[in-house]
Amino acid sequence: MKGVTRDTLSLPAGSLEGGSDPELLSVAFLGGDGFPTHSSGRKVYNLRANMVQVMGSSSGTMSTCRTSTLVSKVNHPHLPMFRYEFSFVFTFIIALFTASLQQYLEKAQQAKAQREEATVMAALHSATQDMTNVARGIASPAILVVTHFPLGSFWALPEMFLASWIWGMAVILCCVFWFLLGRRRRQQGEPPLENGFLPYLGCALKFGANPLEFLKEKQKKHGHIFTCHVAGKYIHFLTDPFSYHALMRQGKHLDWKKFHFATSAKAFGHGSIDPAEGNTTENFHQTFIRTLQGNALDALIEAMMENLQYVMLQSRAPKLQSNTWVTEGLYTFCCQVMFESGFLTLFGKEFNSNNDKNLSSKQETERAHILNALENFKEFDKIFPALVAGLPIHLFKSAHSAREKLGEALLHKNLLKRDNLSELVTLRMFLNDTLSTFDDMEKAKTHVAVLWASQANTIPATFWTLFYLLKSPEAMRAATKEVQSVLETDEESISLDGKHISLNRKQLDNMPILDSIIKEAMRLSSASMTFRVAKEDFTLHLENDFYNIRKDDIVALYPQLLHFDPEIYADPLTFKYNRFLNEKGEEKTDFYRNGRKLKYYYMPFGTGIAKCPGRLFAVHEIKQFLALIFSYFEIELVDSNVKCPSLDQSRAGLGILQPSNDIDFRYRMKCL
Ligand code: HEM
Repeated sequence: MKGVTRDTLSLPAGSLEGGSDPELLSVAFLGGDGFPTHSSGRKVYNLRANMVQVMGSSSGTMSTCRTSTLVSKVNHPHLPMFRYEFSFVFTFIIALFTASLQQYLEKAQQAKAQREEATVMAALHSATQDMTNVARGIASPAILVVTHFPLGSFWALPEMFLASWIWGMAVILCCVFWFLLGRRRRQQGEPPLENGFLPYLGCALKFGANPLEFLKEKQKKHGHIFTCHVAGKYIHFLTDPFSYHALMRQGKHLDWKKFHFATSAKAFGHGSIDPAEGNTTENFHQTFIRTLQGNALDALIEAMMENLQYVMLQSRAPKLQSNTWVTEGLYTFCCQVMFESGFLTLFGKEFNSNNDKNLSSKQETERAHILNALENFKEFDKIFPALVAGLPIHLFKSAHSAREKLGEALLHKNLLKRDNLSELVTLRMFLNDTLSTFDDMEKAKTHVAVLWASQANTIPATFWTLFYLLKSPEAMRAATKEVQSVLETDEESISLDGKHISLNRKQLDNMPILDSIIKEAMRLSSASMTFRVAKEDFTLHLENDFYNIRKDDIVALYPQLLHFDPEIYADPLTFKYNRFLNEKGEEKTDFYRNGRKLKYYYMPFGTGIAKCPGRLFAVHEIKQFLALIFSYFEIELVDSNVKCPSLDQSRAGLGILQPSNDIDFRYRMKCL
């Protein structure tokens, strides 16, 4: 679906899966019993950052080798089979081989330093043993994976040592060929080129490990534009914010849809939504603008206000009784409240009438269904970066099943049983039925894409906003005061007698302090990326230079560079709640670099034609969430000195980053 996936797509290639432990990397080649097996008994698993472990179970030996090349994040508990991922295996082999060589040299050097001939011999002998183990460890899964051929008997032969070396040499030869013939060469007029050392992956692993640091380093080396080879693609990064405008102006040479279409189909599993391919004639971008902005936004805000209060108060009533503190993870809380309310707002409610006698039991069933959908959403979302990087979903069994279940819940026949569907979903159902040739499941999957787009960034953005507020008493005071004053001006009384607070769009628009707080929280946590694909060879004219770009290359912006630029934002890593307010307390729009006013200084929602169509709704939802929290609850961190969690980089390029760990907080109802 056009752009339902972000056009802020990172290519964290090698970033096979996100997860809770940012350090843990796990890659394996599975046999039928769930562990990597081979008749030689080799097993390969558990890669930690910068570390590769190769374990030979039959001999009981284990060698652990350092490598700086394998730095991707793979946190999946179930180790998938990469039988068809030749490129990955190829890289893996090289990494292991490099690692073993490095270890060999280190050991030899150590021994030499001691100047003891005997030790040298012993060290070399032991290192040779290690290399043998490594090489065998490499070759076994490689053969298993690439050929899927039962070569067990071969490995049982004493010649296995020799065979491992033959494999190693073959790999090295391939690398040499690739190095000589397969690498792209920079041509005249093209930006400086970074090919990276790995065939196919290029700089992907380094980029995926920490895009911001990687890009800063390359910017220092090459200047404001350079090309990186990342997972088979050539990406021209523009790092000078004064050039962003030039990129937007040259839209006729650049395509922003193709990439979205392909990625959406890949990640969500529907057929191509590119009208050129004939499955549908829907203009998705128009549908989104029409149903998420303008008059449609008022209805969304109204529904969200009601649903947030239902989820925060009614559905949590058992927890909130007796005025005692409830302790929870802040991310878990934001996730549940925003997902449940957002789901109800877009996809309506299951039950029909408020007078229904069994209303409360129906509400409970409905709630269970939505929480179940949330679990499926989380399971699927975990591997989203891997899908964007191009891995097939079949490698991730539980995520695949989660996506299918989400699809089933959003089948048209099920949606038709729900009340208060949003205009967005109603129109999309109509257009699916009239303009597309999709089957029922494919139609449902286009709704899964909408669900993902509406939640995946909003949840972490809500978390960061509330977290920074809890850490900054000054910001909390200013925000609470602003909300109170808007509610008082409109004589809105806060009570628990079932009458809900209502804040309409106009009231919410009149909250510049909350606006500034949300912007600042997103500036600190957003790592979106804007992509455009070259439709043909053309010359990219920037402010003072021009560069030749080849057809199918990607031109990309990485706004986090801008958001963390100390020239634009003084003390960029510090949360300043009033950073986006001017002296009059209104929205600040003048930001400077090198004394020049910037047009582009804040871009968590992307920019240009493909800018997020849901951005207004997103900011309103977060404001509503905060206004209700301030109105109904007392809230504090369990440990007021808790450190700010780090950003989980596995999602870099895809939007707002999640925290790498949850933070405990407590809340209780105010005595109203
Ligand atoms: C804090 C929350 C959000 C952030 C940071 C965010 C960010 C983004 C970004 C960066 C893009 C890609 C823009 C580009 O290509 O330049 C995007 C696209 C999109 N977003 Fe959001 N978004 C958020 C919330 C929402 C919500 C709440 C909705 C819907 C209810 C939504 C719906 C969409 C859709 C449908 C697209 C694809 C648009 C297209 O390509 O036609 N987003 N979003």
